[in-house]
Amino acid sequence: MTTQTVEYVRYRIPETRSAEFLAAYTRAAAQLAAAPECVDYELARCEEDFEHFILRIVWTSTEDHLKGFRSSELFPGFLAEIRPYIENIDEMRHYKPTSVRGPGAAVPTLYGWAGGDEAFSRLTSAFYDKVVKDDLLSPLFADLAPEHAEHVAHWLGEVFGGPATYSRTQGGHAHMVSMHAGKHITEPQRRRWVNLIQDAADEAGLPTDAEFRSAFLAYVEWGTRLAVYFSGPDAEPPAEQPVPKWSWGAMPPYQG
Ligand code: HEM
Repeated sequence: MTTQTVEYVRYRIPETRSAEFLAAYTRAAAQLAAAPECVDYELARCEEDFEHFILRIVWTSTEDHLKGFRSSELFPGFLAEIRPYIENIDEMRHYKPTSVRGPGAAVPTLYGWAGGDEAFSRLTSAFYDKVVKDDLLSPLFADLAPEHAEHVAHWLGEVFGGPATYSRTQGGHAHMVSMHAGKHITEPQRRRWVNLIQDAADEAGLPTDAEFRSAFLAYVEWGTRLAVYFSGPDAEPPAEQPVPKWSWGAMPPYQG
């Protein structure tokens, strides 16, 4: 379970003081932005009742907030800004996030953007057609099972936000990673894998927009580097972890 904690501070600020309150918090936010104990923060104002504000701060842990930030050299500057409003606080407490959390559907998944199961099947089928003819990769895949391409399509679909077909039918992250054990994948082989899957993405008609392709490639870089590590002699056995979920990263989908 995460050690992160969410602090909520609820304020009731008379309308006449709201402008100076917001200005004070704008200055105080500089101390939060500089604090290594602070993950992120947001001050929201109630739409139905303008006098209500809620400050939400995610801290790396409650202890980091109380013992770290409050003893740090940033705290006096923060406190000086917000001290005039302490008497307006209705609630100030830490909350532990539960497992009930997740994204909504406002932003499409990479899986959906790519075209779903059919797109990933086209991708891996084009990819392994190339792999078996490739001078560097074909020796690794000499005993390629006919269902391999489909399994990798299910894996990729799940990583990019589609149904959990790989986990349900094959196993979780540890199972997938263990398929690379002892293969001694070299850096030139990894690079070739990266190049061929991009060629296959073109051939299979996956979207070519900058946002999709940069997120796709980010996962491919990450995944292939893990495959190299877990195929090598120094690999620790993989821990049982959930299948990674890849999202858009810094650039959300362009919906013009
Ligand atoms: C993002 C990167 C990668 C992904 C998502 C991936 C995915 C997978 C999956 C899902 C399997 C298991 C298939 C099954 O359950 O039947 C597998 C096996 C395998 N992968 Fe990867 N892989 C990646 C990188 C690599 C790289 C870089 C290489 C080599 C250059 C490689 C070589 C292999 C081999 C040789 C197997 C075993 C095939 C067999 O004998 O059935 N993989 N991979």
